[in-house]
Amino acid sequence: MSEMSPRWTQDPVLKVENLTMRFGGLTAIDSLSFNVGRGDITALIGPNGAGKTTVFNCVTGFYKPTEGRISLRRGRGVSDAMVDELTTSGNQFSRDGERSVFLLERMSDFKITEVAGVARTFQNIRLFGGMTVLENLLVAQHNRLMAASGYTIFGLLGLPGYRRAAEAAKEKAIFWLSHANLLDRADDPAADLSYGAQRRLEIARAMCTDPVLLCLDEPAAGLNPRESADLNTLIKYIRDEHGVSVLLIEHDMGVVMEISDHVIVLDYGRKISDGTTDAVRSDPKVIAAYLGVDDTEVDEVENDLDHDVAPTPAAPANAEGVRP
Ligand SMILES: Nc1ncnc2c1ncn2[C@@H]1O[C@H](COP(=O)(O)OP(=O)(O)OP(=O)(O)O)[C@@H](O)[C@H]1O
Repeated sequence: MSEMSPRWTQDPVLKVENLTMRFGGLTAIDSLSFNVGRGDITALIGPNGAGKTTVFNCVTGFYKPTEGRISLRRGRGVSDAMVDELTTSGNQFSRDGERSVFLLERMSDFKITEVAGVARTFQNIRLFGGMTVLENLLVAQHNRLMAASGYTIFGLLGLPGYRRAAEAAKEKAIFWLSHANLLDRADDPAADLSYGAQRRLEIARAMCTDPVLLCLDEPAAGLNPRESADLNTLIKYIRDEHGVSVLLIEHDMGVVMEISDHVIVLDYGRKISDGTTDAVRSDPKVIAAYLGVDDTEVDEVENDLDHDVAPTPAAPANAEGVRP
């Protein structure tokens, strides 16, 4: 990727503009703007309470933003003019041949998943624990199956379209089970899986909805190093072989620095850094935020870094990734 024209400026799949989210008197997100490049793994990082989950909740329709525009752009080369036209039209989405734009702040969470193609996982795993691993993946495709049935009993019983859709749903479930390394656990209750396996199952379930953008909320939380390595392999596979763009919140800096193409850093609801992993990990503002020092002390931190860390600028700002 050329340093001069990163994908996130050239061809964003998601553009968040001037996003503000207030809860009563608390401004959790303050006029935040950032892009997610098509086909990139983008990490949203920042200390606890920085606003990462709130951003996710706005993008996926769990919260209605107080202000701001969130455009999802399917197909290469969607112009800002097309997004502006949609904004003034008052509609939720528009299509121009292969290209379409969705204004997510105008859509329900259900439509954001089903129509715009944004899938997510949660900080606290939300699987159907009593259902088998396979059933969890079939349930994820329920809406598509019902549409294929024409929402009628005759459709369910006899329409060839429904039979084909049911077959395709099974194939897709098995495909993602095998790529999540869970095929041998297909018939076990989801609750019996290890924590790491449950995280991979959540991702497999999200992939069964054929997203263009996959949002992962702390996918590496609580994983051991082996599980974390398996997770990295799965996320990179999704980007490399399926061209799906990934937006993730993650505290584990090992994971962030290994798999991300682009990192956005939040602190107190504002963006303090935005760039490649190399640019962000040597940014004094990021180091200061993670160390919990005052803005006025950034120069001091920078000076310290010049003395202490300059010989190895590639060292992560905080290898453990968790604010002290
Ligand atoms: N529904 C809500 N009502 C009131 N305040 C909220 C709500 N959701 C989030 N907040 C507040 O917004 C701020 C940002 O919270 P958020 O959970 O987005 O941060 P975060 O960066 O995801 O933190 P963490 O890393 O701890 O998960 C916090 O001060 C939080 O208390």
